[in-house]
Amino acid sequence: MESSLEFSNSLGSVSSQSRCRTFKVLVIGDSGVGKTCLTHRLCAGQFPSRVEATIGVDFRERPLDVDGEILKLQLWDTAGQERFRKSMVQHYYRNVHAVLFIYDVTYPASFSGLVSWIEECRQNSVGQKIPRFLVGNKSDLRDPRTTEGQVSQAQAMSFAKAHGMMFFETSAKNPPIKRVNGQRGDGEDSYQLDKVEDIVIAVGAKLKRQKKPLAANSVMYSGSFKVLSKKRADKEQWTCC
Ligand SMILES: Nc1nc2c(ncn2[C@@H]2O[C@H](COP(=O)(O)OP(=O)(O)OP(=O)(O)O)[C@@H](O)[C@H]2O)c(=O)[nH]1
Repeated sequence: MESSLEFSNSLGSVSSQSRCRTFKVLVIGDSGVGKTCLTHRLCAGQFPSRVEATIGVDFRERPLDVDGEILKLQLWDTAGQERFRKSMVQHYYRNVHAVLFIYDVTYPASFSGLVSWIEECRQNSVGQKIPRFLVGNKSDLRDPRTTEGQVSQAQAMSFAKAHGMMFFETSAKNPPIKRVNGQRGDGEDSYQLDKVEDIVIAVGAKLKRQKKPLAANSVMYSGSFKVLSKKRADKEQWTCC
């Protein structure tokens, strides 16, 4: 048996109506950059009222309709603090389908710290073929009067380009809103779209093109998550949604 860890999580139960592809999306970055808040926003559409430092990993799930196919994004919100990661690290990286690298736009050290997260990926065999996304969080805290003590978008864009990442800047707390022209059923000629949603859509679009169906040794159960032995997991390639 390769491993048989069981973690608790806060997800609701998974109904067994239909089967869909599940993708493991790892969320990494320094402690305090907002990984937990962002994954909350991505999955529940809300900024959590209270958060504590993540210990080990938390799981959140986001179903997504991409061109008529329902994909399930399984977001692994990992601890940024070294002392809360320790022996778990190899499990984070196993069978990852996409990685979100998060930094705080008002804390340049968290941007500089990205190189060590990239290195950790490399050490855990997460190659360039795995889609990577760079997300600058806490844009609501940007001070428009100065550039000091902040990570500029130009800087981040050039970093993203150099590392083959797609770049987003947003706020888990007050996400910027963009106006989209178009017709809705209710007759409005324009509507507002949460920019955080763009991240989910971009991840989903990238993953839908992947041939490999899902994380080979991870299966979501009601209220718990198991890292199974490779042998058993190969038989369980599809989950229900
Ligand atoms: N203003 C603002 N505050 C945020 C935002 N996102 C997170 N925060 C705050 O930043 C702090 C840290 O957020 P977390 O989501 O716990 O950070 P984390 O990266 O998960 O931290 P670890 O679990 O230690 O790795 C909390 O006080 C949040 O309320 C944001 O977009 N804007």
